[in-house]
Amino acid sequence: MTQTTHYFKSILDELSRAADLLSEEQAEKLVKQLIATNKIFVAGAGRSGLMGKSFVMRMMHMGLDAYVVGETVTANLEQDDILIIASGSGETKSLVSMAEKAKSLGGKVIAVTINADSTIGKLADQVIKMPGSPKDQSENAYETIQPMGSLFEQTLLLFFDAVILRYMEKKGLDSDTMYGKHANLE
Ligand SMILES: O=C([C@H](O)CO)[C@H](O)[C@H](O)COP(=O)(O)O
Repeated sequence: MTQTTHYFKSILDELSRAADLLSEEQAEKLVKQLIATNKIFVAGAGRSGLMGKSFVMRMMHMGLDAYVVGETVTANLEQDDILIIASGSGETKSLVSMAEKAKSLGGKVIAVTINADSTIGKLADQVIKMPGSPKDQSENAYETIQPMGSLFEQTLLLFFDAVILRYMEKKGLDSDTMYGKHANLE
């Protein structure tokens, strides 16, 4: 086994441990909200934002009215729409302002974060707690061999993909129906 392959397996072990720490109840609540809500917005900065984008893409494939905040073509948030903020630290400044704005418009904020006690966690109507180490690892005891927020960002991607599978199960969707909505001008 090469060193890189060894690292790959260590990352998988970390992700496997992370799965055991996720809350089924919080995940199920999110799926129910996706079913009940009119419009869904997802925001995140940097790599956390990239994971959010991939979630929005799949929601679009499932026929949901979902948007990436900050993209050029995005709808307006209205009363009772949901804003999902993916932030490991829960302290990213632009996202704090966004949470405040969404709440002032009557939206519901869902924070997906490591830190429920963060500014965004406290502003949120609902927190989905992720395990892992935030960008600033100095005050976090969670063990990972990975740098910065990598474990959080990977956990986010897999969590969102698991939520997609649960939604598909509930709605009887499959890959074929979803490919029907996939970009065909690629
Ligand atoms: O891009 C990021 C960085 O590479 C950390 O691993 C972060 O996702 C970005 O800085 C946003 O941070 P959080 O809001 O704390 O997730």
